[in-house]
Amino acid sequence: MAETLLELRHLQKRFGGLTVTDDVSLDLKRGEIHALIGPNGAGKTTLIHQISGTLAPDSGQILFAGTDVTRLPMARRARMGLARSFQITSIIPSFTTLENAALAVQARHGSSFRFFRAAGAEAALNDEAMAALTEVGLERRAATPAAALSHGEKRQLELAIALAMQPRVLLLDEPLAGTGAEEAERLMRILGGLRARYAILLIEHDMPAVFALADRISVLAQGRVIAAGTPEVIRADPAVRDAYLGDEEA
Ligand SMILES: Nc1ncnc2c1ncn2[C@@H]1O[C@H](COP(=O)(O)OP(=O)(O)OP(=O)(O)O)[C@@H](O)[C@H]1O
Repeated sequence: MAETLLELRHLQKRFGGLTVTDDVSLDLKRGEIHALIGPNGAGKTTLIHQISGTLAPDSGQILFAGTDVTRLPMARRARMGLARSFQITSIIPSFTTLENAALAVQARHGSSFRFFRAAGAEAALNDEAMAALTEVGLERRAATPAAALSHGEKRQLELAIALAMQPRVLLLDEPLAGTGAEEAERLMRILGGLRARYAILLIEHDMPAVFALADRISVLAQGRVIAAGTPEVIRADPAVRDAYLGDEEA
């Protein structure tokens, strides 16, 4: 049985009178892609914020590899191996692809790098950064300024930046957003390749991609999990169709 790396227990979050997370329980195992889908405003992003630590739930628990992290700050969770992919805005355009990844490696090591001699530290940083770029197929773009990358390559770099944190859990908020068909296919291949070594919680609006990639899918509507299971189970669920039809009508 694969190790459960992330477990949400009865999470609850309200904004004034609006319940955006309503008794959400779900888990994520090593080696799986668990997709979180749902109509606009269902509460997917606020859930990711609570898992990564930018937003505190009102009640409920978040366990990472069995440890209660509900009240831990984001940086502590990230160091434990809970990485969120950052949006393209966190990429520094004038830095090369390698330098962008190296910054993330440096952030992970914090002050420990001061004990290395400067040249050795730089080589070690670059080696780790290069390994992250290789995992996402960007190694040949290492010396290219990030500004010159295509949109899809920038999304790959975002992934590399998350991987440079050496995470166990990856929280990905719409990694295919804004990509063309060819770029989306490449990113899907990359995500499929990462599956074995990580546990991936994936928010994605591209339904064909979700159904092709996910091992399990949880469907959120108005803050609640209304269905959870394999893609086959979700596809056949009438409540899921209702939730999406409702959204389209709106
Ligand atoms: N800081 C906030 N204060 C008040 N309401 C908020 C806040 N953040 C989000 N909301 C509301 O919470 C609900 C859930 O929003 P959320 O962004 O999590 O949905 P989502 O499923 O990620 O939607 P989308 O697919 O459009 O990104 C929405 O009704 C939104 O307006």
